[in-house]
Amino acid sequence: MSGAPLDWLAGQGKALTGEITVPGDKSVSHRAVMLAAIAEGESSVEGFLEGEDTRATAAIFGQLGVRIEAPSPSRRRIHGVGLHGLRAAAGPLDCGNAGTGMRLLAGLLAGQAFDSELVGDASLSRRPMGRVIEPLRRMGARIEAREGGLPPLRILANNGLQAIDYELPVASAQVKSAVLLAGLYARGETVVREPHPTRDYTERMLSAFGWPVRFSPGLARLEGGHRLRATDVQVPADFSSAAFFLVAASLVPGSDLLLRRVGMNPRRTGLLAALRLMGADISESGAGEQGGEPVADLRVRHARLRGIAVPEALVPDMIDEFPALFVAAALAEGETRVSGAAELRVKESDRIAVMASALRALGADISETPDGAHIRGGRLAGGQADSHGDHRIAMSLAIAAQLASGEVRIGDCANVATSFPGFVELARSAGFGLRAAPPIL
Ligand SMILES: O=C(O)C1=C[C@@H](OP(=O)(O)O)[C@@H](O)[C@H](O)C1
Ligand SMILES: C=C(OP(=O)(O)O)C(=O)O
Repeated sequence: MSGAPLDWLAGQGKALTGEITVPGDKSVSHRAVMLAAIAEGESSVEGFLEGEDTRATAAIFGQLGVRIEAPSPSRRRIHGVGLHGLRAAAGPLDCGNAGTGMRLLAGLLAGQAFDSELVGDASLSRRPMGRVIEPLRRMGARIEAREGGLPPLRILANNGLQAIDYELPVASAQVKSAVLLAGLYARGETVVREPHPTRDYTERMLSAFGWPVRFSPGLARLEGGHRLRATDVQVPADFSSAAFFLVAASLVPGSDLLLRRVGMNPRRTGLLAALRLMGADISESGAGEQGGEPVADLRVRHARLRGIAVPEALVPDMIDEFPALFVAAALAEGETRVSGAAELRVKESDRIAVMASALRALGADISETPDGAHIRGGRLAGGQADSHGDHRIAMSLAIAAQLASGEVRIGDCANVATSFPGFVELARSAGFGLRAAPPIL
């Protein structure tokens, strides 16, 4: 999806200053398209993330017979077809790099009266889908996968799912959401119980589209047989994209950067708590609401960071922010310990192994554990580090490079377009030293 290989050259940036606004939230954008597509009437989405992951989800609903217009960048007008109005696609549905896309769609398509096939890129094709297949089968879905529960997924026509009461074995908003979306098509009450509360966008958005859902942290319940009514969705700026700037401005001396209107759902802001424990200077102002989500302006100033033991209770609330946290830790004073984060090994890459080897290539002192890492802060040198085609790793290494003593060549960065289109330009405007590398011939 992301086209030709792209490396970055990064380093020697300036202090990060001024004001920036990061693009729309990826989790919210996926869900807005999905729910608007099966709602009755016309919905509009403002602040839609123009990333490859979320555009892939929109394209899939086009294949399933939903008319989606893009009147201007970051806007969509979606002509919902109702709960039973989707029709079979002529070919496979390509989720690209998106675990969120594939897992949520598996739930939504499990209740349709036609067959579908979900495929993904090389990274997504290695990610575990058994975690959604298992509860969906219990609901009566017929799903075929490759050996080990790997994509592609063939989801066979179904004319009647049965609700379940399901306790998630791992804290995963994607699995919870897949079960809830299947629950829309099921007889009876679907209940999902979580070992630790995860992001609740599916629950909140179902309510906004008029579906009765009862939810509290760690628990969600809904009954099948209702209707979704079109609504307008305003997508807040993605905290996970803001995270790179929170870490970079904390680390680069002289920085004083304002991030505008950042989504502050408490199930997403664990990194803020972790950075504050490390001594970061981040203040919030202008707290408000956008599309039913809390938002705030975040001002971040350079501070000396200290190593910490990251509280395990924060892990699900900062699950996508660990690559950036590893960089903060590698440049902090003392040791940082991460545990309870084995999920990092099944993201777009094995984020523990890939970050450990990339930071080690720049001189960091870091050892892996099965569910985390021990990182002893120090200095970083220039050199070469590979992102393994993982967007969050590429952007995190770009931060590390700002503090390295020499330039860093970061391999395989095209995938940044999946979640953060325009990252290079925005980062440069804030003060990053960052550019595309000339290809090696
Ligand atoms: O529900 C979502 O939108 C997401 C949930 C998380 O995944 P898991 O459910 O696998 O933890 C997160 O890592 C992903 O980027 C987005
Ligand atoms: C894990 C991520 O996304 P997904 O699971 O949707 O691929 C991410 O964006 O860091």
